[in-house]
Amino acid sequence: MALLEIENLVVEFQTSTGPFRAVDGVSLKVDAGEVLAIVGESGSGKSVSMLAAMGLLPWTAKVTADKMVFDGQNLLGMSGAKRREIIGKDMSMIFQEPIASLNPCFTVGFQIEEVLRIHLGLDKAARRKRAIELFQAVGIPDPAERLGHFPHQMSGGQCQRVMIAIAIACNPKLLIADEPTTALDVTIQKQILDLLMRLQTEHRMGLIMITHNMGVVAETADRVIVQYKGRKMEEADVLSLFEAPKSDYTRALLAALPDNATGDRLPTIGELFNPNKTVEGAA
Ligand SMILES: Nc1ncnc2c1ncn2[C@@H]1O[C@H](COP(=O)(O)OP(=O)(O)OP(=O)(O)O)[C@@H](O)[C@H]1O
Repeated sequence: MALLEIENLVVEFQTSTGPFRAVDGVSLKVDAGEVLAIVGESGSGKSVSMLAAMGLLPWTAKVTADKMVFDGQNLLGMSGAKRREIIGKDMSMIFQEPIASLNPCFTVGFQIEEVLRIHLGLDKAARRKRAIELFQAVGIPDPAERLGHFPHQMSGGQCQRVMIAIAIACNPKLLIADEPTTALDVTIQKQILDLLMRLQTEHRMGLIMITHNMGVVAETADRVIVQYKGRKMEEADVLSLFEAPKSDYTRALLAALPDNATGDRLPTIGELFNPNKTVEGAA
């Protein structure tokens, strides 16, 4: 049984100009211990699909699906209270902007200890001990002292480590990482990716890696879903995707990688992919 299984997910936003379909019939599965990458350019509905699974979209979003099951539990029609027991505990998410994702009014120690209090019911001493262990696990130096810092006192990379510590605090079965390195500088990006992959292996977590970066896909994923304008263009294991991409859009994404540049400048995806042409391999 898959850890997360979604069939025919549709997300429509009510906007001032009428309904806007951000996700259009996406299906996916991820197993325990598996790394699934969802790749596609900005606006392709990667984040919205996963926010729908987490139940974190605003009221303006209408979410429908034929199936949305996590760890044997039907997420469709589940009460808010039941969902909040799962979210942040068994299924958690790391967001693109680490500093903006933390609450500026509370110390990072308070924020991680709240998760431990709410989901695991740990007492004060146990929370503190576990928070220190978690900061150590994600490579934050002087963890006991750092717990007393506010987000603005830490760098972007440190804040992302705090977000990761919060996300893994309850040993989730599934971690969704939404462009976890986008806001960080290049040297820190590699460290954060290595950290995520180490934690994923150690805890045998299912991991959904949302990214627009094919390099990240190649380094991390077992399986890949390529999304474009809210639709799934292709799904394949990582080797097949790079060696024999089936859809024109995937070929365009790969051809736009710096390593594949043949002239003075990189071609844009818009130059390489004509959405009006029939797309092979679409699901
Ligand atoms: N609350 C909202 N109301 C209306 N439209 C929205 C809302 N949230 C997202 N969208 C739209 O849904 C589409 C998909 O957005 P989404 O954030 O999932 O893209 P993405 O593929 O994750 O891209 P990025 O990498 O830039 O985050 C976009 O066109 C976005 O503008």
